[in-house]
Amino acid sequence: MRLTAENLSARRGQDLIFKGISFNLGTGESLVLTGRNGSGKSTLLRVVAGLLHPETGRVTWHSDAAESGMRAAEACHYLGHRNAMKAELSVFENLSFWKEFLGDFEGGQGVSISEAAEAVGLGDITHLPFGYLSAGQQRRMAFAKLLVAHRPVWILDEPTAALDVNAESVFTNLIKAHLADGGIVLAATHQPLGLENAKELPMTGFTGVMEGMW
Ligand SMILES: Nc1ncnc2c1ncn2[C@@H]1O[C@H](COP(=O)(O)OP(=O)(O)OP(=O)(O)O)[C@@H](O)[C@H]1O
Repeated sequence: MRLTAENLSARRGQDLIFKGISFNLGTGESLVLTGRNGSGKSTLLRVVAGLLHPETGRVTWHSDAAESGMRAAEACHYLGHRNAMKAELSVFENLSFWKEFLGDFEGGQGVSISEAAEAVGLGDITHLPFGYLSAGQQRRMAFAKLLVAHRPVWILDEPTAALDVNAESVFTNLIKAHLADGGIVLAATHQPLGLENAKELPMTGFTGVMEGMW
């Protein structure tokens, strides 16, 4: 399995945010995006997840089962800054929705709702409305979404924001387990995630610079 980005550039409004970004990630590999606020980390993650069109370049997914040069987005889970859960629905209902909506990608199977909640340390509160949970508990449950449906690629934007030390290590262990299972991880973070063998992509950004100037 391989995730390939070739010569990506992206625009937000009139500004080109980055250009010429290429990378190749294989089974068990991770790439951590670093850089100051506004340098384009979230923009790049959204391009890879298929939520934004790149200005140039493409992101493709290769595996024995995939058609050649398949769009990578279908192989990706995306955990953005927001948790993508309905406050008035219970945790169980939210996770059930995502499990059914996403389904499993080839080559793996998601775990049950209760197993996913247990894995993030919150097995006993799935009956509560999502909106009742603390900020850190909400983030943990958003992470549980990654576990209920199988996707080989995890795209994580500041996954450990609002988390206590225990949750950080829970997330790190879940990410390591995903990599050990042959998954791929692409993460933007200001805090080290504790992934020993991660590659780093420092983002410098072209924020505020018009295309004609560079
Ligand atoms: N819709 C938009 N229109 C114009 N500019 C935008 C738009 N969305 C984002 N930007 C700009 O794009 C740049 C990159 O933003 P992005 O969110 O990718 O940065 P980031 O590196 O993830 O930052 P942070 O570390 O603060 O999360 C920023 O300067 C931002 O103001």
